[in-house]
Amino acid sequence: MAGPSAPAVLAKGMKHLDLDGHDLPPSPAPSSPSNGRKYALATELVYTESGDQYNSSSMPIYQSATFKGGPGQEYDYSRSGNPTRTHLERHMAKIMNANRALVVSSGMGACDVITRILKPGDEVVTGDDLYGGTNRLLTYLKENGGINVKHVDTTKLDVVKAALSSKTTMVLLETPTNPLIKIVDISGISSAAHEANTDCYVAVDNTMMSPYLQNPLDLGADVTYESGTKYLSGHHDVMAGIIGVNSASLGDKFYFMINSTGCGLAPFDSWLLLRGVKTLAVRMEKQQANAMAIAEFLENHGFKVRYPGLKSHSQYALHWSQARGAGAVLSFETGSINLSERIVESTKLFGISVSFGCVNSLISMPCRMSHASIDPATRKERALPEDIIRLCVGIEDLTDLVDDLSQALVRAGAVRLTSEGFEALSVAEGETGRTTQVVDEP
Ligand SMILES: Cc1ncc(COP(=O)(O)O)c(C=O)c1O
Ligand SMILES: N[C@@H](CCSC[C@H](N)C(=O)O)C(=O)O
Repeated sequence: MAGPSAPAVLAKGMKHLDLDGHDLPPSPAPSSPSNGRKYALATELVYTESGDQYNSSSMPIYQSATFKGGPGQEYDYSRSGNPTRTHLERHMAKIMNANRALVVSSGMGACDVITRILKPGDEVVTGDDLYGGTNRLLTYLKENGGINVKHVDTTKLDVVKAALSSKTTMVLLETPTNPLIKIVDISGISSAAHEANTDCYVAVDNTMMSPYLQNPLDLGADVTYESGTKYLSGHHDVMAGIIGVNSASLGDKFYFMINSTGCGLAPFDSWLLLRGVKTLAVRMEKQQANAMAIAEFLENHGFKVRYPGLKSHSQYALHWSQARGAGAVLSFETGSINLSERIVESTKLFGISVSFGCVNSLISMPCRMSHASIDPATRKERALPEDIIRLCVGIEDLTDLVDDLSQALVRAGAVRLTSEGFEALSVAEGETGRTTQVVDEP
């Protein structure tokens, strides 16, 4: 009798290996091969199977508003559902560790869908450092929708606990926050919120991390959402928003809103997002390696830098207990609005632009740009430094980026030349470690 074939022998010895590849699951099914080992995220991101009749390698764009046929068919009208969008949603559910994902026309569209389940009299507890657009929508709901919105310091669990009550129907968090890069304890706050009200939904805006670095649903949140305009697509060529949930009833509620209001992502944009997300791992790895080097460069030259990759970040341990990386957004202060303006205007590779998560490096002054919709009095009340500069680091060559930033700091007059190179003016003036004291020149 012939002995076992070589592959059979191998298979016996290495049960964890899917030697013939037949166990590969179709994306978007949960991709745990039968050998029990789940694929790493970098693999999951790239692996999809369109199920297309011609075996197309890339999911086709079903650029069609309507689908012929009678009642009972899977698709009838693209507002209600479209095969390209469905494929993206199922792929994203896998990536987000969610039972269901829904994709809409922008990150704010996602936030709108989520907050539409609130009713007059409901209470929302949220942070005091939030993306300007989120703050704007919550302010609208407070002023026009009868929703009681409480902004508290979500970095302090006891402060959040004190704000929670049986009337709290939603807790809306960002971590790291935009633009102050504060870290929020997703697990601690989720437990406290559910204890205060078992029906309370904890929603986490995961835009600053992406599912590659953080999975809020695994940490106890009920909803994770993010702007697909940022890291997920990565090229600033599409607007998108994505929502992930584990609860089927919550997923149905959100789907109802999306179908009712018509904010589902269009077929071509769904295709663009699907294409972009495949390179998320390589982009993010390169972007955050560059960001880390730039954060160290600025800190070593005496600037007060906010970045969770730096050990000097006061919530470094908390961040790394819930995330797998630091992302590519950092902010720093100069002590002067005029100085910050001159720096921002003096870079070339760091383009002046809102947004982040793009392959290109960007520079901005949040108080003038992304967070300008928060009125100056509120910005002051929430200690948002007017001089703060936000950097979103891309995939360019690191030396080129450091050179670009160095020449901008020198040209702007933000540094003093020393025998070893240069140091921030604030260091020269003995102001290290200060919380921003904005000095406005006349
Ligand atoms: C943290 C955060 N959440 C949500 C959004 C909204 O996303 P979008 O611009 O795709 O509507 C943005 C930026 O716009 C953001 O920075
Ligand atoms: N004019 C826009 C500003 C978009 S900011 C985009 C992004 N979230 C960021 O933080 O840079 C608006 O008013 O919403």
